[in-house]
Amino acid sequence: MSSLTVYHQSQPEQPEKMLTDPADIASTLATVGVRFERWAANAPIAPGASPVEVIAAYHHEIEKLMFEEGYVTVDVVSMDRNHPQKAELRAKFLDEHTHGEDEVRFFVAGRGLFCLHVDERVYAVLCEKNDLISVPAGTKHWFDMGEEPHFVAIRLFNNPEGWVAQFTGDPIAAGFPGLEY
Ligand SMILES: CSCCC(=O)/C(O)=C/O
Ligand SMILES: [Fe+2]
Ligand code: NI
Repeated sequence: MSSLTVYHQSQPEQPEKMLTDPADIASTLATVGVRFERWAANAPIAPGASPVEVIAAYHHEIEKLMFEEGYVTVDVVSMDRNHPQKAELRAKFLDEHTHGEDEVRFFVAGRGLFCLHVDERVYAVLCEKNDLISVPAGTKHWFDMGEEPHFVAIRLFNNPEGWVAQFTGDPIAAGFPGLEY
């Protein structure tokens, strides 16, 4: 089940709020400019499907987002426990960073934990299959896929280069709960 846990940045052991109703998650995230929606990721994706196959399966959803928001680039991140770079990629995304553009992710399988650091609060969003999240450009955040990752996420970008990040150098992520099973 998707969830949102809100913390003060100084108290990672004591959440201020935990929400599981998608409407409550969406309205709370909207207060910090984040779009959160439940879509229907019902197109069948075979295990090991290529990015081209995933994009073809979801081309209607992708075209809608591109048309509405002007995104120009799309890619697919597909992770499972056998991915040869799972530890390296986990460490990269776990480092707090920002992007110069919105972070738009549509989860079509599995799950992952986005932690958004806005002012003095951390919004930990457990995203699952069917979740669309769009985090405004410049928002400090990190992402945990866990030790045994399993997710397929479609990423949309409004720059032709795709994924570009600026790391903040803040070790805050290490003090917060990661993705649990
Ligand atoms: C869920 S897609 C992989 C993670 C990613 O692209 C990112 O920028 C995390 O912050
Ligand atoms: Fe990111
Ligand atoms: Ni079609």
